Amino acid sequence: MANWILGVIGGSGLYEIDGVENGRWESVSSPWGQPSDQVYRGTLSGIEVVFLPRHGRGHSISPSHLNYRANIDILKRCGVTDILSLSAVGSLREDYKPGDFVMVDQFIDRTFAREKSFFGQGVVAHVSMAHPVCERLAHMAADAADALDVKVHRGGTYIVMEGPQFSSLAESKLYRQWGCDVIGMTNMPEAKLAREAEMSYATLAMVTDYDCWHEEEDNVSVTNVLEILKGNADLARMTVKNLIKMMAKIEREPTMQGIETGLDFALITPPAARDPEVLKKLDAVAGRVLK
Ligand SMILES: CSC[C@H]1O[C@H](OP(=O)(O)O)[C@H](O)[C@@H]1O
Ligand SMILES: Nc1ncnc2[nH]cnc12
Repeated sequence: MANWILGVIGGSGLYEIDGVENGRWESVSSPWGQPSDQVYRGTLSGIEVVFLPRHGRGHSISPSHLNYRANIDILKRCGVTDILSLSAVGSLREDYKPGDFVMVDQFIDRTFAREKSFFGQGVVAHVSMAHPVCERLAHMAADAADALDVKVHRGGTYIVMEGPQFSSLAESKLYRQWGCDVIGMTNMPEAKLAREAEMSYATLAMVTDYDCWHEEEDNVSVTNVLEILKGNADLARMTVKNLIKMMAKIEREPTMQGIETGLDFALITPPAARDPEVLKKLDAVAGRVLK
């Protein structure tokens, strides 16, 4: 069996995946607190897959209240090597249309009310976020989606807002001026934490609306987001299946980006000064370098 373990974080409208062999919901506990839900684990085409519904199966956790650290920590504990985030986004440009997919390659983090790092007091580390997405995983996922009847845009900057309210018109226009392509509320600090935990991360963003800047289109609402997602959720699930088929054909090698060894250059607190209680919590995400 090829040595990838794919983690899938299902966003709005995506609370389950199908076709998984020996699929079962399992509780995984984390020293970082309560994750969003149990994980659904099993195999697809011989590859292990671990699915986590980001907002919980009943969509009861808002973007600001998600325990991003616990979510990433449990995926690491499950041995996940690569995380594919499936996310609904608003489009900030005319040619990224509702129904289209975007393989995000950059993020702007405008969130302010979330725990963003595993490395706070007691053990400090600074990882590089210059290229926040795993290029290999993003290419593979884009190829997997390309095989389907959906327009796939390769590349896009995703601005992450705090929410839960949608943007004002002035904000939406500002983000367009900044060169942002899509907007959502969840991918940060998720991508930062995946990088700290030395796991590949990529986002398949599903455009559901034109936010509120477009003069001829309705302003975003949950109703129109869900309407588009109803049509797209199956395409997202098929993308996952195609991606897994690709993974099944090749052995996973370490990334050229050095994601699996990112902490080698990041820790600044010397061993003698490290807080033993924090070290215990870091057993999964940083055990490789803190042993
Ligand atoms: C239901 S619309 C707003 C909601 O959808 C997106 O979530 P996700 O990335 O989990 O699909 C967006 O970020 C908001 O949380
Ligand atoms: N316009 C929008 N703003 C923020 N998050 C979203 N998720 C889907 N559409 C969105």
